[in-house]
Amino acid sequence: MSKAITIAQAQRYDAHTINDIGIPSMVLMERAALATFNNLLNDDYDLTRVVVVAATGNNGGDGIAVARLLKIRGINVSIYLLGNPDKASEQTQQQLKIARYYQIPFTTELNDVINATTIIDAIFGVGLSREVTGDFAAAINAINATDASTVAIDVPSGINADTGATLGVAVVADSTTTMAYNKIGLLTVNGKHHAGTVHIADIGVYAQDHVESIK
Ligand SMILES: NC(=O)C1=CN([C@@H]2O[C@H](COP(=O)(O)OP(=O)(O)OC[C@H]3O[C@@H](n4cnc5c(N)ncnc54)[C@H](O)[C@@H]3O)[C@@H](O)[C@H]2O)[C@H](O)CC1
Ligand SMILES: [K+]
Repeated sequence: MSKAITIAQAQRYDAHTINDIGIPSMVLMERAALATFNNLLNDDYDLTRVVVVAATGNNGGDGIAVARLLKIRGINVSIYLLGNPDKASEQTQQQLKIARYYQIPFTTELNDVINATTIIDAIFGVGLSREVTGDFAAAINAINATDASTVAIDVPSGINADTGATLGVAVVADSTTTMAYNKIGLLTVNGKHHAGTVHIADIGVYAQDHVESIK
């Protein structure tokens, strides 16, 4: 059984890697996006019409970077953005700038989400801090109502990564690419149900500054 960590540990390891070791957050974000992208290709999803549903935190930034990687491969991808882009994190603002350079279409039509063949859930990761409501809840309900495949980034949105509890409403994903280590909440019955197959991505963030030897 591989190591599983808490939200606080994930945030501490991220901050240590960025602030003490000096690996820029954008490098970690790019590695997170590449890992998600590679799992998408390896897991053989129908990429005929891909929609990335993103909010404006770094989970959203991961998703917008995945959209760019798909676009460069000539895959039909659009972004359904939740929240106010002016309030986006610094990294996500940067990813939005890059996405605009590659002329990735942004849609505001929930129907585009419903008609996708594969949906990337980049709404909330370990930063989820309260009940999901409003447009966020409507998007998650639309995601769960489709027969599209759903791939979650880091944590299926709406799930508390410590307890596995559903905060109002949560994405039911076919698979989840979670960063660095599994999360203890994804080992619970409800967490497992929402996460689907969990892929753990090595993005250069380690508990003891190195990759523990694979036993
Ligand atoms: N930190 C790093 O170097 C890396 C992080 N990765 C990814 O980043 C997310 C964590 O990002 P963060 O910005 O802390 O939060 P989220 O994107 O998970 O949450 C978004 C944002 O939304 C607000 N919020 C919280 N709960 C709600 C709610 N119920 N309704 C509306 N809005 C809500 C809150 O302001 C949050 O900040 C992590 O999961 C990874 O995906 C990289 O993968 C690696 C490097
Ligand atoms: K997510």
